[in-house]
Formats: sequence, C-alpha cells, structure tokens
Amino acid sequence: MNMLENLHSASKSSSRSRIALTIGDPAGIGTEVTLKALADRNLLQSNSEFTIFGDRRHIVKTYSLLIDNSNFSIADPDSINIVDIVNKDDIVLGSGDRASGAASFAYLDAAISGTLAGNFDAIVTAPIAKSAWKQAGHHYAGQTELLAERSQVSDFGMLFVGRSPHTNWVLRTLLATVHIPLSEVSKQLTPNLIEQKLELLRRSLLQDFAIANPRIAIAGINPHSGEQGQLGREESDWLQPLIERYRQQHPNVQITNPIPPDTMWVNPAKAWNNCDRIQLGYDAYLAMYHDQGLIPVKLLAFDRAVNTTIGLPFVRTSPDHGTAFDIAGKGIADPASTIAAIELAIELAKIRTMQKKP
Ligand SMILES: NC(=O)C1=CN([C@@H]2O[C@H](COP(=O)(O)OP(=O)(O)OC[C@H]3O[C@@H](n4cnc5c(N)ncnc54)[C@H](O)[C@@H]3O)[C@@H](O)[C@H]2O)C=CC1
Ligand SMILES: NCC(=O)COP(=O)(O)O
Repeated sequence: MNMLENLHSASKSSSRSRIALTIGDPAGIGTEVTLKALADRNLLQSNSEFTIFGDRRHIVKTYSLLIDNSNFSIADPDSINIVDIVNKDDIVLGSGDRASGAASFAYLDAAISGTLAGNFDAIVTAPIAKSAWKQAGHHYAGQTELLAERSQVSDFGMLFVGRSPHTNWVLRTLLATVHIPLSEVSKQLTPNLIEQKLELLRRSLLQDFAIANPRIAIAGINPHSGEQGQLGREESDWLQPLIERYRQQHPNVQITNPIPPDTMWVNPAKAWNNCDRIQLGYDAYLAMYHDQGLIPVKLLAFDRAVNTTIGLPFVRTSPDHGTAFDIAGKGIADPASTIAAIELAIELAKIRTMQKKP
C-alpha cells in the first residue's frame, strides 16, 4: 500500500466527523431531503455528528407535514442538534422570494462562521435559489462564491462527483466557468483561467481522491473543437499550446487534446454503464461551461451526483439538484443526492483530518 492508499484506508477509521448541514431555501425541498437523509441507516452508523443550521420551527413544521405523507423515513428534529436561526419573515412554500433568500443566506453564513471557527469539519449545503438571494440583496452567483469569499480564497472550483451504481466507476467533472450568461463564456475562458482550473483539479485529485497520476480529459470550446480553425480559433490559438506546455510541466498527468464537446461524453457513459468499459473512463473531465458539463452529469447521475467546492480550507458538498419548488411539501423529493453529498463530505473530511496529523 502506498502513502496515499494508507491515507484513504485510514480515512475509513473511526474518527468522528462533525458535519454542518444547511437546509437551503426553506421554500424548497432542502429541509425535506435533509431530514430524509439523516434517517438513512448507513449515515446513522457513520459515527458522525450532524448539526442542522436552519429555523427550528420551520424544520419541525416540515417534519410534521412529512411524517404521514412520505414513503421515506424521516429523522425527528428532536433527535438532531439544531442551530436555530429564526426566519425574520413568513416563508411561502413553493416559491423563492426575498424572505426565503434572506433566510437561506443567514443559515449558510452562520454555518461558515462555525466552520471557520473550527467547530465543524465539513458543510453540506441544501440548494438555494440565486434569484431569491438577489431579491434579498445578496449579489453572489451562488453559495460557492460566498463560501470562497468568506474563506478568503480566490482559486476555487465546482467539481461534480458521482459513483456509478452499475460499475462503481466515478465520474468527476470540473466546470471551468459556472454561473454566467452564455454570451460571457468565451470572454471568461482565458489561458489563465484554464491553467488555474487544471492546477486545482490536479491538486484535488491527488489530495482528495489519492490519484497521483491522473488521466484528465479536457473539452474543446467550439463545435468539433474548432475544426482546425474553421469553427473557432480558441483551440488552435491557445488551448492546444497550453495543453502541450502543461504536459511538459506535469509529466505525471495524462491530459487529452481538446475533445469535441459532443463526443467527449460517449466514453464516460460507457464506463458508467458497462463494467467491461471502465477503462474508457478518465479520472476527471474539464468542461468549459455549466451546461456542457452538467447536461451529461445529470443525464447519467441526477439522483446521486454531488457538487463539491475544491480549493476551500474545509470540505463543502451539496446535492446536484436545485430547490425543486414545484414539489416542495409534497413528500416526494428524493434524498439520494443529499445522502451521497453527506457521505462524500464525511469521506473527504476524514482524509483532511488524517493529512493534518503529524
Ligand atoms: N446546489 C444548489 O444550490 C442549486 C440550486 N439551484 C437553484 O434551484 C432553483 C431551481 O432550479 P431548477 O433548474 O428548476 O432545478 P431543480 O433541480 O430544482 O429542478 C429540476 C426538476 O427536477 C426535480 N427535482 C429536483 N430535485 C429533486 C429531488 N431531490 N427529488 C425529486 N425531484 C427533484 C424538480 O421537481 C424539477 O422538476 C434555481 O433557483 C437554481 O438557482 C439549482 C441547481 C443547484
Ligand atoms: N448548478 C450548480 C449550482 O447551482 C450550485 O450552486 P451553488 O452551490 O454555488 O449555490
């Protein structure tokens, strides 16, 4: 066993992880999936300490609403630590607004303060609505940017991680650009940005996932990766030269040329679905923009992918879905992605704890 494998096997040891969970937008399904996840047998046996950040009255009300109205087990709020952050205004279930935006911002802000103070090893965030934050006067692209600002880091990234239930293969997708209009994407995709994301990804693969010699697939920007300049020049002007420089600097990393973005996902789909095709999958995929990466992730793994922020001084994970206002309060929200987010947070937190030990 090498040093990294040792670390990962040690991460399965019995040290207790302290996990902060925010309920996200209280008008959405965040409270529901959190209470359902905390009734999951494997999580209950994980020797972790869970603390929910949210409005206690709202959490108890959601529990009462769901207890007779859901096929899933629900954790009783009386049995969970809750940091009670009282909502200032009434919440209307099913539509994010100024009140729900102010509330979800306050929960996350408090969880970050507690984590930066050393009280928690990881934060698992339920989804928020960016539009509701905006209505409440908080101009962040999303939770990721608030987490980064409060942690005083400028290099951070949004990585989606999902383990296939068919083959056990793990799909990891980093987004180079995230919550910006499509018309801004080509302006923000610069050599500096891609170098920064590749470095973040390399470090995360090594430190968080024990992959010392990773294979990374990188998507092109234009259709057919530019078709030799005929459909766009970014690939030939700077992306391909950047990749060649990167190979010289990091001989231990195998990185592809820019793969035409439509076909990039054919092999990961085979690795996801077929045990005989796992070797076709790469350790990670760098997608150039939100939907280039998240359409395939959600097609393959909507019920189990996890959004994790890399580059923070602590672990942060989140389910891959949003607030699902359309089904709030109906008892039908699937907690699988939240369970996966909590499991990944525990695993990553244990690895960090082991790394800090002398
Ligand atoms: N991590 C986060 O904080 C995220 C937040 N969002 C926010 O969520 C809001 C709504 O976004 P949408 O694009 O509508 O995506 P969404 O994921 O909330 O909903 C898309 C569809 O999937 C269904 N769905 C989502 N989660 C489900 C679950 N756990 N179980 C069963 N069905 C589920 C919904 O009912 C809806 O039909 C937006 O304001 C967006 O900003 C979106 C994605 C991630
Ligand atoms: N589409 C992913 C997403 O919206 C995650 O946003 P956040 O975690 O930054 O709030």
